[in-house]
Amino acid sequence: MAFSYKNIINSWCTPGPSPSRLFLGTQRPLNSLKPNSSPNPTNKINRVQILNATQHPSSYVASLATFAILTRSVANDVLTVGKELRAIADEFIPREYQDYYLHEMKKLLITKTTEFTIVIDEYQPQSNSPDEMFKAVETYLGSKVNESCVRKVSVCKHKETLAVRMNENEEIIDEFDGVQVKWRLATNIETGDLQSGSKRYELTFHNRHRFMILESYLPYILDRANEITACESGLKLHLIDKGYTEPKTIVLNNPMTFDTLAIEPELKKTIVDDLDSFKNGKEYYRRIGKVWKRGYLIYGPSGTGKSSLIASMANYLNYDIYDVDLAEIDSDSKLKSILLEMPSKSILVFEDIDQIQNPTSDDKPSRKRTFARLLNFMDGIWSCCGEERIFVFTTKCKDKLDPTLLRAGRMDMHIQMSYCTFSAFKQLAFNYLELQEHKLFEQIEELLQAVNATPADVAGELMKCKKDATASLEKLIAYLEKKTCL
Ligand SMILES: Nc1ncnc2c1ncn2[C@@H]1O[C@H](COP(=O)(O)OP(=O)(O)OP(=O)(O)O)[C@@H](O)[C@H]1O
Repeated sequence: MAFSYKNIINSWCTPGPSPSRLFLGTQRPLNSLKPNSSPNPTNKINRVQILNATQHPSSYVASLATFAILTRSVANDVLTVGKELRAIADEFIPREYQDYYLHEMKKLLITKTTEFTIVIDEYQPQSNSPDEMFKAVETYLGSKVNESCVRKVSVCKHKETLAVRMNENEEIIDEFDGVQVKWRLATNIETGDLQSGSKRYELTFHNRHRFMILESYLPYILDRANEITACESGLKLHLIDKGYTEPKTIVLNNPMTFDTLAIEPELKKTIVDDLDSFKNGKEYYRRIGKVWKRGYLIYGPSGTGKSSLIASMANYLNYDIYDVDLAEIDSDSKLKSILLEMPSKSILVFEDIDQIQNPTSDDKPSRKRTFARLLNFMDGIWSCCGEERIFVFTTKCKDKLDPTLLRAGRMDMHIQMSYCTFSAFKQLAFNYLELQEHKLFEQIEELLQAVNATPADVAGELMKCKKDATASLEKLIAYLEKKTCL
């Protein structure tokens, strides 16, 4: 081949095998974080490293901001490289070829970096715990691959739950804000830095979207992963109201359990035993020919812990709660479809049932009909659809309820939630102040016998001075003494 500057320039500009890459999360001091690009135009990798983000995902977001700045500096670097190319051209390239050289080099800088890849490794060097960003990506992509037919379902190392994950070397196309990105899962990466058998996600997208990816897409993945994790692990509360087409679902975040619920210990034991025998009663219900369901009526004044008891039941049984607002369900067909769609292992809650049963004159007459249909459902032919379901009705005034609702089979157990007793107070003092004994307890016991204070009232007082137990108890005493004067 004849000597030609054009040939030499073309050979410099032949695209290389690797796209530009960013490595997320390596452990280098912050002041050493700078793009590793070289003025040499044949350098094919812009390797930018950032400080390892700490364990919490939010710090990742902060790091990503740093990251974006660093990435911008890569772009600035390209300008610097442009100036250096001009200097090289002036020095080494004959004037008539300089424009061609610069044109080809510009093309190279633009076209060779059209693809940008972010690499997210499972482990950072010298770290035994999996990387937070890696875990978030794994969770997020797991939710994306569910529709595909052949899928590996594995016990996820980090979460100890069954989880659907990408297959090795599989690629997934995702779209965010109209931008397409490609994810690839690489395994057994041959890098001295990485632990053997560890995994790596590679995120590839068009170079021009990298700021958006760093500033919006990756933080979005962290948020989504948090949501997915909460949904996977948490109990759910489904709210069913007027516009019912599908229940609104939120994660049940009520930490109340039978350990923290402040009620008389004998009552607690009775309820827990009853739930146990229900949960383990599949064979029993089958043998006696009864539908596997149970109805509880929980009654008592406001603030005595009716909702807290329902949350404790859900947490204990690991059942989802369906909170049905009967007042808003104005047609029989709606009620039927709601009740038929309830899955097993669910608690259906109908609050303040007395208000449904005894509508005021302003209420629609259809409400009374809805209530009658509900009763029929509970022991009629409809009740045979679905099993392992618990019905909970609450009321502040048991006396106002129609006795037909209370009969056995509809309400298997009546639970009275009472004003705060001394033993309930001790539970609250332990919950809120970590106190088991105190010299002021005796005085509080006497006061609780003399006045009606709900556990909610007592809890409210105990929370006022969380850091000073004695001051908290004194506030409670002052509150109770004030009540005795009323
Ligand atoms: N028995 C209890 N044990 C522990 N905490 C309680 C108890 N009762 C009430 N509390 C506290 O008071 C708050 C309100 O109680 P909760 O909503 O369970 O009462 P409720 O009887 O359902 O009231 P309402 O009838 O007004 O809905 C709870 O979030 C909890 O912090």
